[in-house]
Amino acid sequence: MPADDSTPHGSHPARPGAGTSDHEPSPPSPATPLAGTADAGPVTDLEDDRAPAQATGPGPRALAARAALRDVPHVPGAPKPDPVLVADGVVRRFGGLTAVDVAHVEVQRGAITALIGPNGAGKTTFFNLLTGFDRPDEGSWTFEGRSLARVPAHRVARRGMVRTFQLTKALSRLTVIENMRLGATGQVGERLLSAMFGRLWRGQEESNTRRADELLRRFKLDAKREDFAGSLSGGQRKLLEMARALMTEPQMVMLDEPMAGVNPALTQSLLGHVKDLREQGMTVLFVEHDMDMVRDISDWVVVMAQGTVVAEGPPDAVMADPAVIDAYLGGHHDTPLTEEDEEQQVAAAEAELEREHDREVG
Ligand SMILES: Nc1ncnc2c1ncn2[C@@H]1O[C@H](COP(=O)(O)OP(=O)(O)OP(=O)(O)O)[C@@H](O)[C@H]1O
Repeated sequence: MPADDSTPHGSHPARPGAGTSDHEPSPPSPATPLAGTADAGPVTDLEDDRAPAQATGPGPRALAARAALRDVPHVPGAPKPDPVLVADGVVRRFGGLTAVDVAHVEVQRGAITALIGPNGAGKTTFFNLLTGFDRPDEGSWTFEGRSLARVPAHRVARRGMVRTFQLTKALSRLTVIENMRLGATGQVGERLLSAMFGRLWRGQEESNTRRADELLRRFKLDAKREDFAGSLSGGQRKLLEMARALMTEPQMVMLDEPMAGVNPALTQSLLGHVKDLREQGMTVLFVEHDMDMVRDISDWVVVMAQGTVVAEGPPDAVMADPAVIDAYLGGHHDTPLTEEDEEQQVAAAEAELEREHDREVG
Protein backbone atom coordinates (compact mmCIF):
# COMPACT_ATOMS: atom_id res chain seq x y z
CA MET A 1 0.00 0.00 0.00
CA PRO A 2 1.49 3.35 -0.85
CA ALA A 3 2.24 5.57 2.11
CA ASP A 4 -0.39 8.04 1.07
CA ASP A 5 -3.13 5.56 0.40
CA SER A 6 -6.08 6.79 2.38
CA THR A 7 -7.88 3.47 2.51
CA PRO A 8 -6.99 0.50 4.68
CA HIS A 9 -7.01 -1.70 1.61
CA GLY A 10 -4.44 -1.59 -1.11
CA SER A 11 -2.76 -3.97 -3.48
CA HIS A 12 0.95 -4.25 -3.23
CA PRO A 13 3.58 -5.41 -5.64
CA ALA A 14 5.63 -8.40 -4.58
CA ARG A 15 8.84 -7.45 -2.86
CA PRO A 16 11.54 -10.05 -2.85
CA GLY A 17 13.73 -8.12 -0.43
CA ALA A 18 13.67 -5.06 1.78
CA GLY A 19 12.58 -2.17 -0.40
CA THR A 20 14.22 1.17 -0.63
CA SER A 21 12.43 4.44 -0.55
CA ASP A 22 13.02 7.66 -2.36
CA HIS A 23 12.32 9.41 0.93
CA GLU A 24 14.97 7.54 2.81
CA PRO A 25 18.44 8.98 3.41
CA SER A 26 21.03 6.89 1.61
CA PRO A 27 22.23 3.93 3.66
CA PRO A 28 25.70 4.36 5.04
CA SER A 29 26.22 0.60 5.33
CA PRO A 30 26.45 -1.55 2.20
CA ALA A 31 25.79 -4.72 4.20
CA THR A 32 22.52 -6.57 3.67
CA PRO A 33 20.94 -5.96 7.04
CA LEU A 34 18.55 -8.88 6.88
CA ALA A 35 21.19 -11.52 6.37
CA GLY A 36 22.21 -13.43 9.47
CA THR A 37 20.35 -11.22 11.89
CA ALA A 38 18.12 -13.74 13.54
CA ASP A 39 16.93 -12.38 16.83
CA ALA A 40 19.39 -9.61 17.29
CA GLY A 41 18.03 -7.56 20.18
CA PRO A 42 16.20 -4.30 19.70
CA VAL A 43 18.29 -1.47 18.38
CA THR A 44 18.00 1.49 20.65
CA ASP A 45 19.83 4.19 18.76
CA LEU A 46 19.65 5.27 15.16
CA GLU A 47 23.43 5.27 15.05
CA ASP A 48 23.30 1.61 15.98
CA ASP A 49 21.25 0.90 12.87
CA ARG A 50 24.35 1.49 10.89
CA ALA A 51 26.47 -0.86 12.95
CA PRO A 52 26.56 -4.60 12.21
CA ALA A 53 23.78 -6.61 13.84
CA GLN A 54 24.64 -7.89 17.28
CA ALA A 55 24.19 -11.61 17.69
CA THR A 56 22.53 -11.40 21.08
CA GLY A 57 20.32 -14.43 20.44
CA PRO A 58 16.60 -14.79 20.97
CA GLY A 59 15.07 -13.19 24.05
CA PRO A 60 13.28 -15.22 26.73
CA ARG A 61 9.83 -14.56 25.28
CA ALA A 62 10.98 -15.59 21.81
CA LEU A 63 12.27 -18.87 23.21
CA ALA A 64 9.04 -19.38 25.14
CA ALA A 65 6.90 -18.67 22.06
CA ARG A 66 8.85 -21.16 19.96
CA ALA A 67 8.76 -23.80 22.68
CA ALA A 68 4.99 -23.38 23.01
CA LEU A 69 4.55 -23.92 19.27
CA ARG A 70 6.94 -26.84 18.99
CA ASP A 71 4.29 -29.58 19.03
CA VAL A 72 1.71 -27.77 16.93
CA PRO A 73 1.06 -29.74 13.74
CA HIS A 74 2.10 -28.05 10.50
CA VAL A 75 -1.38 -28.04 8.98
CA PRO A 76 -3.82 -25.26 8.03
CA GLY A 77 -6.07 -24.38 10.95
CA ALA A 78 -3.85 -26.09 13.51
CA PRO A 79 -5.04 -25.52 17.09
CA LYS A 80 -2.58 -23.58 19.26
CA PRO A 81 -1.88 -24.17 22.95
CA ASP A 82 -2.88 -20.63 23.97
CA PRO A 83 -4.70 -18.82 21.16
CA VAL A 84 -5.46 -15.14 21.63
CA LEU A 85 -7.29 -14.81 18.31
CA VAL A 86 -9.50 -17.51 16.78
CA ALA A 87 -11.32 -17.13 13.45
CA ASP A 88 -13.99 -19.48 12.11
CA GLY A 89 -15.59 -19.62 8.67
CA VAL A 90 -14.70 -16.03 7.76
CA VAL A 91 -15.86 -15.31 4.21
CA ARG A 92 -15.70 -12.04 2.27
CA ARG A 93 -16.99 -11.78 -1.27
CA PHE A 94 -16.65 -8.91 -3.69
CA GLY A 95 -19.31 -9.55 -6.33
CA GLY A 96 -18.48 -12.96 -7.78
CA LEU A 97 -14.99 -13.06 -6.23
CA THR A 98 -14.43 -14.78 -2.91
CA ALA A 99 -11.50 -12.77 -1.53
CA VAL A 100 -11.39 -14.52 1.87
CA ASP A 101 -12.63 -17.97 2.84
CA VAL A 102 -10.77 -18.90 6.03
CA ALA A 103 -12.20 -22.06 7.60
CA HIS A 104 -10.26 -21.87 10.86
CA VAL A 105 -7.18 -20.09 12.10
CA GLU A 106 -5.68 -19.54 15.55
CA VAL A 107 -3.00 -17.06 16.55
CA GLN A 108 -0.80 -18.01 19.48
CA ARG A 109 -0.53 -15.51 22.33
CA GLY A 110 2.85 -13.86 22.79
CA ALA A 111 4.22 -15.09 19.45
CA ILE A 112 5.11 -13.29 16.24
CA THR A 113 2.98 -14.75 13.45
CA ALA A 114 3.51 -13.82 9.80
CA LEU A 115 0.64 -13.85 7.33
CA ILE A 116 2.11 -14.39 3.88
CA GLY A 117 0.86 -15.28 0.42
CA PRO A 118 1.02 -14.16 -3.19
CA ASN A 119 -0.56 -10.93 -4.41
CA GLY A 120 -4.33 -11.06 -4.20
CA ALA A 121 -4.32 -13.97 -1.70
CA GLY A 122 -6.69 -12.06 0.60
CA LYS A 123 -4.23 -11.10 3.36
CA THR A 124 -5.15 -7.42 3.57
CA THR A 125 -8.85 -8.18 3.30
CA PHE A 126 -8.56 -10.71 6.15
CA PHE A 127 -6.63 -8.14 8.20
CA ASN A 128 -9.32 -5.55 7.55
CA LEU A 129 -12.04 -7.98 8.63
CA LEU A 130 -10.29 -8.97 11.85
CA THR A 131 -9.70 -5.36 12.85
CA GLY A 132 -13.20 -4.11 12.06
CA PHE A 133 -12.32 -2.09 8.96
CA ASP A 134 -14.46 -4.33 6.79
CA ARG A 135 -17.37 -6.71 7.41
CA PRO A 136 -17.45 -10.34 6.36
CA ASP A 137 -20.35 -12.02 4.60
CA GLU A 138 -20.03 -14.94 6.99
CA GLY A 139 -18.00 -16.05 9.95
CA SER A 140 -17.01 -15.28 13.49
CA TRP A 141 -13.83 -14.58 15.37
CA THR A 142 -12.86 -13.98 18.95
CA PHE A 143 -10.11 -12.01 20.63
CA GLU A 144 -9.30 -13.01 24.20
CA GLY A 145 -12.36 -15.27 24.04
CA ARG A 146 -14.78 -12.43 23.18
CA SER A 147 -16.50 -12.12 19.83
CA LEU A 148 -15.29 -9.30 17.62
CA ALA A 149 -17.82 -9.80 14.85
CA ARG A 150 -19.56 -6.48 14.02
CA VAL A 151 -17.35 -4.60 16.49
CA PRO A 152 -16.19 -1.36 14.82
CA ALA A 153 -12.49 -0.64 14.40
CA HIS A 154 -12.14 1.88 17.23
CA ARG A 155 -13.73 -0.53 19.71
CA VAL A 156 -11.50 -3.34 18.49
CA ALA A 157 -8.54 -1.10 19.33
CA ARG A 158 -9.95 -0.35 22.77
CA ARG A 159 -10.21 -4.05 23.43
CA GLY A 160 -6.49 -4.34 22.91
CA MET A 161 -6.00 -5.23 19.25
CA VAL A 162 -4.52 -2.48 17.11
CA ARG A 163 -3.20 -2.32 13.60
CA THR A 164 -0.72 0.00 12.08
CA PHE A 165 -2.26 2.47 9.75
CA GLN A 166 -0.54 3.88 6.74
CA LEU A 167 0.03 7.62 6.78
CA THR A 168 -2.86 9.12 4.87
CA LYS A 169 -2.59 12.52 3.22
CA ALA A 170 -4.45 14.03 6.18
CA LEU A 171 -2.05 12.48 8.68
CA SER A 172 0.98 13.58 6.66
CA ARG A 173 -0.11 17.17 7.22
CA LEU A 174 -0.14 16.74 10.98
CA THR A 175 2.99 16.86 13.09
CA VAL A 176 4.56 13.76 14.57
CA ILE A 177 3.24 14.53 18.06
CA GLU A 178 -0.26 15.23 16.70
CA ASN A 179 -0.19 11.83 15.01
CA MET A 180 0.77 10.24 18.29
CA ARG A 181 -2.09 11.94 20.11
CA LEU A 182 -4.51 10.59 17.53
CA GLY A 183 -3.18 7.13 18.26
CA ALA A 184 -4.47 7.55 21.80
CA THR A 185 -8.04 7.52 20.52
CA GLY A 186 -7.43 4.00 19.31
CA GLN A 187 -8.58 4.86 15.84
CA VAL A 188 -6.57 7.05 13.60
CA GLY A 189 -8.44 6.72 10.33
CA GLU A 190 -11.88 7.55 11.65
CA ARG A 191 -13.38 10.87 12.65
CA LEU A 192 -10.10 12.65 12.48
CA LEU A 193 -11.30 16.07 13.52
CA SER A 194 -13.64 15.03 16.28
CA ALA A 195 -10.88 12.92 17.72
CA MET A 196 -8.54 15.91 17.59
CA PHE A 197 -10.86 18.46 19.12
CA GLY A 198 -13.61 16.45 20.78
CA ARG A 199 -14.41 16.16 24.44
CA LEU A 200 -13.04 12.62 24.55
CA TRP A 201 -9.62 14.03 23.96
CA ARG A 202 -9.48 17.00 26.32
CA GLY A 203 -9.39 15.30 29.70
CA GLN A 204 -6.58 12.96 28.84
CA GLU A 205 -4.34 15.31 26.97
CA GLU A 206 -1.58 15.50 29.52
CA SER A 207 -1.10 11.81 30.14
CA ASN A 208 -1.41 11.07 26.45
CA THR A 209 1.27 13.60 25.66
CA ARG A 210 3.54 12.08 28.29
CA ARG A 211 3.09 8.63 26.84
CA ALA A 212 3.54 9.97 23.30
CA ASP A 213 6.83 11.59 24.25
CA GLU A 214 8.07 8.42 25.92
CA LEU A 215 7.28 6.42 22.82
CA LEU A 216 8.88 9.00 20.54
CA ARG A 217 12.05 8.72 22.60
CA ARG A 218 11.95 4.94 22.44
CA PHE A 219 11.51 5.03 18.68
CA LYS A 220 14.15 7.75 18.28
CA LEU A 221 11.62 10.14 16.77
CA ASP A 222 11.74 12.75 19.54
CA ALA A 223 13.88 15.07 17.44
CA LYS A 224 11.10 15.00 14.82
CA ARG A 225 8.33 15.79 17.35
CA GLU A 226 7.19 19.03 15.71
CA ASP A 227 7.93 18.05 12.10
CA PHE A 228 5.14 17.25 9.69
CA ALA A 229 4.74 13.50 9.47
CA GLY A 230 4.81 13.84 5.68
CA SER A 231 8.42 15.00 5.86
CA LEU A 232 9.63 11.75 7.45
CA SER A 233 11.53 9.12 5.51
CA GLY A 234 9.79 5.85 4.63
CA GLY A 235 11.43 4.04 7.53
CA GLN A 236 10.66 6.81 10.00
CA ARG A 237 7.02 6.70 8.92
CA LYS A 238 6.96 3.00 9.72
CA LEU A 239 8.43 3.71 13.14
CA LEU A 240 5.80 6.40 13.68
CA GLU A 241 3.02 4.00 12.67
CA MET A 242 4.28 1.48 15.18
CA ALA A 243 4.78 4.04 17.95
CA ARG A 244 1.31 5.44 17.31
CA ALA A 245 -0.25 1.98 17.50
CA LEU A 246 1.29 1.54 20.96
CA MET A 247 -0.45 4.62 22.37
CA THR A 248 -3.39 2.46 23.48
CA GLU A 249 -1.13 -0.07 25.24
CA PRO A 250 -2.44 -2.97 23.15
CA GLN A 251 -2.09 -6.69 23.78
CA MET A 252 -1.96 -7.50 20.11
CA VAL A 253 -0.41 -5.50 17.29
CA MET A 254 -1.22 -6.12 13.65
CA LEU A 255 1.41 -4.75 11.26
CA ASP A 256 0.59 -4.29 7.60
CA GLU A 257 3.79 -4.67 5.59
CA PRO A 258 6.12 -3.09 8.15
CA MET A 259 9.08 -3.30 5.76
CA ALA A 260 7.44 -1.78 2.69
CA GLY A 261 9.36 1.28 1.54
CA VAL A 262 11.99 1.02 4.26
CA ASN A 263 15.61 1.71 3.44
CA PRO A 264 18.10 -0.90 4.67
CA ALA A 265 19.51 1.68 7.10
CA LEU A 266 16.35 1.43 9.19
CA THR A 267 15.44 -2.23 8.76
CA GLN A 268 17.44 -3.32 11.80
CA SER A 269 15.70 -0.76 13.94
CA LEU A 270 12.28 -1.89 12.74
CA LEU A 271 13.04 -5.57 13.18
CA GLY A 272 14.35 -4.83 16.66
CA HIS A 273 11.21 -2.95 17.58
CA VAL A 274 8.95 -5.77 16.38
CA LYS A 275 10.93 -8.31 18.40
CA ASP A 276 10.77 -5.93 21.32
CA LEU A 277 6.95 -6.00 21.19
CA ARG A 278 7.13 -9.76 21.75
CA GLU A 279 9.62 -9.33 24.59
CA GLN A 280 7.13 -6.98 26.22
CA GLY A 281 4.52 -9.72 26.10
CA MET A 282 2.52 -8.55 23.09
CA THR A 283 1.22 -10.77 20.32
CA VAL A 284 2.20 -9.68 16.80
CA LEU A 285 0.50 -10.62 13.53
CA PHE A 286 2.04 -9.09 10.43
CA VAL A 287 1.49 -9.19 6.69
CA GLU A 288 4.73 -9.06 4.78
CA HIS A 289 6.18 -9.82 1.35
CA ASP A 290 9.76 -9.58 2.54
CA MET A 291 10.69 -13.22 3.13
CA ASP A 292 13.96 -12.34 4.85
CA MET A 293 12.02 -10.50 7.50
CA VAL A 294 9.50 -13.34 7.79
CA ARG A 295 12.27 -15.87 8.28
CA ASP A 296 14.15 -13.63 10.69
CA ILE A 297 11.48 -12.72 13.19
CA SER A 298 8.50 -15.08 12.91
CA ASP A 299 7.75 -17.85 15.35
CA TRP A 300 4.96 -19.10 13.12
CA VAL A 301 3.83 -18.49 9.54
CA VAL A 302 0.32 -18.72 8.09
CA VAL A 303 0.14 -18.90 4.29
CA MET A 304 -2.89 -17.74 2.34
CA ALA A 305 -3.64 -18.35 -1.33
CA GLN A 306 -6.86 -17.54 -3.15
CA GLY A 307 -8.56 -16.56 0.08
CA THR A 308 -7.85 -19.73 2.04
CA VAL A 309 -5.15 -20.82 4.46
CA VAL A 310 -3.02 -23.34 2.53
CA ALA A 311 -0.17 -23.95 4.99
CA GLU A 312 1.03 -23.20 8.52
CA GLY A 313 4.21 -23.86 10.41
CA PRO A 314 7.52 -22.43 11.50
CA PRO A 315 9.22 -20.30 8.81
CA ASP A 316 11.73 -22.86 7.52
CA ALA A 317 9.19 -25.67 7.28
CA VAL A 318 6.64 -23.46 5.56
CA MET A 319 9.09 -22.12 3.01
CA ALA A 320 10.09 -25.65 2.03
CA ASP A 321 6.45 -26.78 1.74
CA PRO A 322 5.51 -27.66 -1.89
CA ALA A 323 1.98 -26.27 -1.30
CA VAL A 324 3.53 -22.90 -0.49
CA ILE A 325 5.88 -22.94 -3.46
CA ASP A 326 2.90 -23.84 -5.64
CA ALA A 327 0.83 -21.03 -4.15
CA TYR A 328 3.54 -18.51 -5.02
CA LEU A 329 4.47 -19.84 -8.43
CA GLY A 330 1.07 -21.09 -9.58
CA GLY A 331 -0.07 -24.68 -9.46
CA HIS A 332 1.29 -25.75 -12.85
CA HIS A 333 4.69 -24.13 -12.89
CA ASP A 334 6.71 -27.31 -12.91
CA THR A 335 4.36 -29.84 -14.44
CA PRO A 336 5.99 -31.02 -17.64
CA LEU A 337 3.72 -31.70 -20.60
CA THR A 338 3.31 -35.35 -21.49
CA GLU A 339 3.92 -36.32 -25.11
CA GLU A 340 0.20 -36.91 -25.49
CA ASP A 341 -0.62 -33.41 -24.13
CA GLU A 342 1.90 -31.90 -26.49
CA GLU A 343 0.45 -33.72 -29.53
CA GLN A 344 -3.06 -32.66 -28.55
CA GLN A 345 -1.99 -29.03 -28.18
CA VAL A 346 -0.20 -29.03 -31.54
CA ALA A 347 -3.22 -30.67 -33.21
CA ALA A 348 -5.56 -28.07 -31.68
CA ALA A 349 -3.32 -25.23 -32.84
CA GLU A 350 -3.11 -26.68 -36.37
CA ALA A 351 -6.88 -27.10 -36.50
CA GLU A 352 -7.34 -23.47 -35.41
CA LEU A 353 -4.87 -22.31 -38.11
CA GLU A 354 -6.75 -24.31 -40.74
CA ARG A 355 -10.07 -22.84 -39.66
CA GLU A 356 -8.58 -19.36 -39.82
CA HIS A 357 -7.20 -20.08 -43.31
CA ASP A 358 -10.58 -21.39 -44.47
CA ARG A 359 -12.32 -18.26 -43.14
CA GLU A 360 -9.88 -16.01 -45.00
CA VAL A 361 -10.14 -17.96 -48.26
CA GLY A 362 -13.84 -18.39 -48.39
N1 LIG B 1 -12.84 -3.48 -2.22
C1 LIG B 1 -12.64 -4.45 -3.11
N2 LIG B 1 -13.44 -4.58 -4.17
C2 LIG B 1 -13.27 -5.59 -5.05
N3 LIG B 1 -12.30 -6.52 -4.97
C3 LIG B 1 -11.47 -6.42 -3.93
C4 LIG B 1 -11.59 -5.40 -2.95
N4 LIG B 1 -10.62 -5.58 -2.03
C5 LIG B 1 -9.92 -6.66 -2.42
N5 LIG B 1 -10.42 -7.16 -3.55
C6 LIG B 1 -9.94 -8.35 -4.25
O1 LIG B 1 -9.83 -9.39 -3.28
C7 LIG B 1 -8.69 -10.19 -3.54
C8 LIG B 1 -7.81 -10.21 -2.32
O2 LIG B 1 -7.19 -8.94 -2.19
P1 LIG B 1 -6.20 -8.55 -1.00
O3 LIG B 1 -5.74 -7.17 -1.25
O4 LIG B 1 -6.85 -8.86 0.28
O5 LIG B 1 -5.02 -9.55 -1.25
P2 LIG B 1 -3.57 -9.50 -0.59
O6 LIG B 1 -3.20 -10.89 -0.29
O7 LIG B 1 -3.53 -8.52 0.51
O8 LIG B 1 -2.71 -8.99 -1.81
P3 LIG B 1 -1.42 -8.06 -1.79
O9 LIG B 1 -0.33 -8.88 -1.23
O10 LIG B 1 -1.23 -7.77 -3.24
O11 LIG B 1 -1.78 -6.88 -0.97
C9 LIG B 1 -8.02 -9.61 -4.77
O12 LIG B 1 -8.45 -10.33 -5.91
C10 LIG B 1 -8.53 -8.19 -4.79
O13 LIG B 1 -8.55 -7.69 -6.11
